[in-house]
Amino acid sequence: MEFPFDVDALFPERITVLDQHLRPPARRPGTTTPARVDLQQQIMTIIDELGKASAKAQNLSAPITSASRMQSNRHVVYILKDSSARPAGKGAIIGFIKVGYKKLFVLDDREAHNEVEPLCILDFYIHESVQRHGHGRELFQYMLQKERVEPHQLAIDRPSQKLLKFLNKHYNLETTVPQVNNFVIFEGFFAHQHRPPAPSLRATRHSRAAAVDPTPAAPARKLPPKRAEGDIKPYSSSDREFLKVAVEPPWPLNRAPRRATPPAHPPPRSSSLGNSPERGPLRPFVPEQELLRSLRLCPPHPTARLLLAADPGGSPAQRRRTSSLPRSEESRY
Ligand SMILES: CC(=O)SCCNC(=O)CCNC(=O)[C@H](O)C(C)(C)COP(=O)(O)OP(=O)(O)OC[C@H]1O[C@@H](n2cnc3c(N)ncnc32)[C@H](O)[C@@H]1OP(=O)(O)O
Repeated sequence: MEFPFDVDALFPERITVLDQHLRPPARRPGTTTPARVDLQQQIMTIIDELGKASAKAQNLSAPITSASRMQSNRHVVYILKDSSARPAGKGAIIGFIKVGYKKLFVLDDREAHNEVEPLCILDFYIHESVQRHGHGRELFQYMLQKERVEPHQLAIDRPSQKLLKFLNKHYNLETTVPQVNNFVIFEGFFAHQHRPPAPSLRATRHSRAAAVDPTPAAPARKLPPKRAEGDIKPYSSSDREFLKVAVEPPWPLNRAPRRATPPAHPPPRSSSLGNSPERGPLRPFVPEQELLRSLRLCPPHPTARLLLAADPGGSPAQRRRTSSLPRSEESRY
């Protein structure tokens, strides 16, 4: 990925680490130093372009990585440059990985809820022209060392199939612990965790939720002391949440009823990867017909009653206004 400015001079090291301040790294001695504000503008351009390319590669409707999102979050981005390719002496960018700590509520293999704050893989992209050349591994490995985490301690925000294969190949991560949110965690995540006593068979989901373990080993960060259950929001926000058009209620209101038999057309899923959520179209959480039925059951407001009396079917224009997205986009959510 090339830019109209000197990427090689901007990023002296092969891998550059940037936080929310997007501070330009110190330049090599002897290189001319443009105004700091210009350098930061160049960094912002690189992050914006990488974010757009990553979104395109993942078929997302909007980038989840941008300079402005970096500035408003405590995320860290690792950028890999290719100094060997110096078209017109300017260097090129190969890709990036974005990570950040997030407070999550994750289920362990006994379906008990755990409040944890693991390092999460939020976005990861290697330019199409050099994928499968080992650059992803180089970047990932560097990030693991810098962040001092083991691969099984990570939570991954809606991994793509390519990323799942990557994790399987390079880090032997295969068996996932099923979750109700968009994050994927792997076997071993809870490995050194202090386990609460097994809940009795009669324990309800409600009482199991109270068995939040305050001292998980996976997160590198210390968690606050155990809170009363009422203080805990039982959902975990993904960085990709803003891509949804519908406002989904928090867990457990968004849970689909458990099926005794598999649905007629289960979503495509790799059998070796368990039941973890998969990147793919986010589906509406209430079937349209069900929503319409429940709306019909609501007693109409007096003004609405007047309008309904005047136009019982509602005008086509009104009906159209309920959906402003093109069909293709609409079907992804
Ligand atoms: C939380 C998230 O960020 S999810 C989004 C992840 N990003 C994407 O899906 C964007 C598109 N893909 C990419 O940018 C890259 O393929 C990455 C970042 C997933 C991996 O980077 P790469 O430099 O290609 O990885 P690297 O060369 O180190 O490892 C290659 C391995 O990754 C996996 N992989 C990479 N590309 C593919 C692919 N097209 N199909 C299947 N597996 C793939 C395979 O396991 C591959 O090994 P193989 O070639 O022996 O089959």
